[in-house]
Amino acid sequence: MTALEINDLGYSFGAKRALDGVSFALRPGKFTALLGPNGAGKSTLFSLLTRLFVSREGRISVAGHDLAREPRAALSKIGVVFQQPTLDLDMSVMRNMRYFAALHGISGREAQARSERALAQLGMVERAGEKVRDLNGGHRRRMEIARALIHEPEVLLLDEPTVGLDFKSRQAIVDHVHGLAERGLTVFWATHLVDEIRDYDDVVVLHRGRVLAHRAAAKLREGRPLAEVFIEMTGGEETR
Ligand SMILES: Nc1ncnc2c1ncn2[C@@H]1O[C@H](COP(=O)(O)OP(=O)(O)OP(=O)(O)O)[C@@H](O)[C@H]1O
Repeated sequence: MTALEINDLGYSFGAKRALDGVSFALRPGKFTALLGPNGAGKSTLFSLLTRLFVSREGRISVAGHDLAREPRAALSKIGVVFQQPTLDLDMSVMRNMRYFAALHGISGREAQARSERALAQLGMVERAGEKVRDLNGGHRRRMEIARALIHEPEVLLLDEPTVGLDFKSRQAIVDHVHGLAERGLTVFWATHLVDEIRDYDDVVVLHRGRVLAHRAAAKLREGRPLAEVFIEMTGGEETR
């Protein structure tokens, strides 16, 4: 069973075709990058995967659950980190975690244990008592990723999670999330930054709402810089 499977998915904003005939399946326990220039349709796809938008065209299945027919079962298997941060700045890291655990019906010792486990996976345990407001941007992002793991999902979706961060913070997050995939989590990471992608990652190239390629990064670039191949495939333009 694949962790996430998308079949013939389409979506339009009025006359604007944002996604068209999108089909692919993620390999379990892999870091898959969704690589596309601005306007390619990455956020639209994430909105459909998280049911912020609903489409009548095509099918999405998460861990064997059809998202349209069994939304609760399917969504319970997904962890999401949106592009825009959604943290309560005046709560401590641990309180944020436990609050989010409660939203998933997890409380008491179980909430504490899961929070500690998730924070440990992102190297954030020693920050547990700090107010989110006092954290730098990179640590806030790591906290959000930890929070998205609290219900132990099978698939972690991240929509351009390193936007606005400096190089070092970006690298730390990229390293941590690759580590999660190495421990068996299926990761789907939207980006337009090729330096976040490693040769052994899978890549889905999205352009003008269509999938242009889906293969291992090493195979996609065939010895050339990935940036060069990406620009060649997409024309290097934004598509808004
Ligand atoms: N609410 C909307 N109304 C009309 N068109 C929209 C709307 N949202 C997105 N679009 C269009 O749909 C297409 C896909 O946009 P989307 O935001 O999904 O791309 P993206 O790959 O996520 O880009 P970015 O990297 O800038 O977030 C673009 O052409 C965009 O202009």
